[in-house]
Amino acid sequence: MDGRRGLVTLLLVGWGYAPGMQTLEALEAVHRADVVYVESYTMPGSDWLYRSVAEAAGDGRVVRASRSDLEERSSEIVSMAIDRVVAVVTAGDPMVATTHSSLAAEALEAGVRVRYIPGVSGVQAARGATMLSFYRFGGTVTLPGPWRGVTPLSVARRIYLNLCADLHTTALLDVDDQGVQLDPSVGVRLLLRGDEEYSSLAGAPALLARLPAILVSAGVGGDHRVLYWSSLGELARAGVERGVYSMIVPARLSPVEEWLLAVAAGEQSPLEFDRDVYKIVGENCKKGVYMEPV
Ligand SMILES: C[S@@+](CC[C@H](N)C(=O)[O-])C[C@H]1O[C@@H](n2cnc3c(N)ncnc32)[C@H](O)[C@@H]1O
Repeated sequence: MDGRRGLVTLLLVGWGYAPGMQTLEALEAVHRADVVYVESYTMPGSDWLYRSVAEAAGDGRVVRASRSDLEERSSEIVSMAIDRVVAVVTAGDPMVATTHSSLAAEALEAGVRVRYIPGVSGVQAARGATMLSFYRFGGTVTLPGPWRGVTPLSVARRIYLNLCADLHTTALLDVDDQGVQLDPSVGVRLLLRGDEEYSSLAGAPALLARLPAILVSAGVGGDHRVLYWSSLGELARAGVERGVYSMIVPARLSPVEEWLLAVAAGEQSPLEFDRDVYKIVGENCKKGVYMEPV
């Protein structure tokens, strides 16, 4: 084996989801690297990122990287890491809801050592801000934007499957090529269309519009925004203030969760919602309605 192999390094660095959330490890990685790529395309509203990294690096080693730099031309970055320390910096955590594991796989295959430096994840902070039980989150989905030209049948099914396991669903919201996040109400309207199509194929009534919905935007200094609607149908019709959101479709909430969620949302009373819908979904789960992929 080449003597340098195993020493050369690709660093996948998490820069946190907001300024001020950088770990000492992340700062040290950026100082140590010969070249620093900064990608903003996986995180909406991350215009601050490039400047923050450039200020920390303090010289001209910082380069902006587009999606095609990291996905289509990834071999150029991997080749560079054969004789230099290359850092790829991401807002939030680089391994949460990104495609950077494929860059890591390509580097490992080329004999380049990969180091993962975790960052403060916006997705995890969003879940935390709702105060719902960490153990009750099931598979995560992304609500696609209309620009993808797809109707999200599999997202609807995943929400039902999570409900069958009595688990909450975290739905991330798509980001377009300009780094703009999908409007939550538009995403939910498309989801409900996906539910109509999916449910008719599964031979069951479409029920997602009756489930409650929580929108959450994790902020800084404990200033998180938690908003809830008694139904996804209502959220589809609502206008939502700008922000970077994730959506949570809760399974049946425990009394403690109902109370904590109300506190997190700054509301006087717990979320009102249609409790019967959980019963109907539960009966469908027992009949195996959601088992067949469509
Ligand atoms: C493609 S994912 C990348 C996540 C990132 N790697 C991380 O660790 O947070 C981007 C999505 O995560 C969610 N997200 C990121 N930051 C958030 C925040 N501060 N509050 C709520 N949701 C957030 C949003 O749904 C956003 O569209």
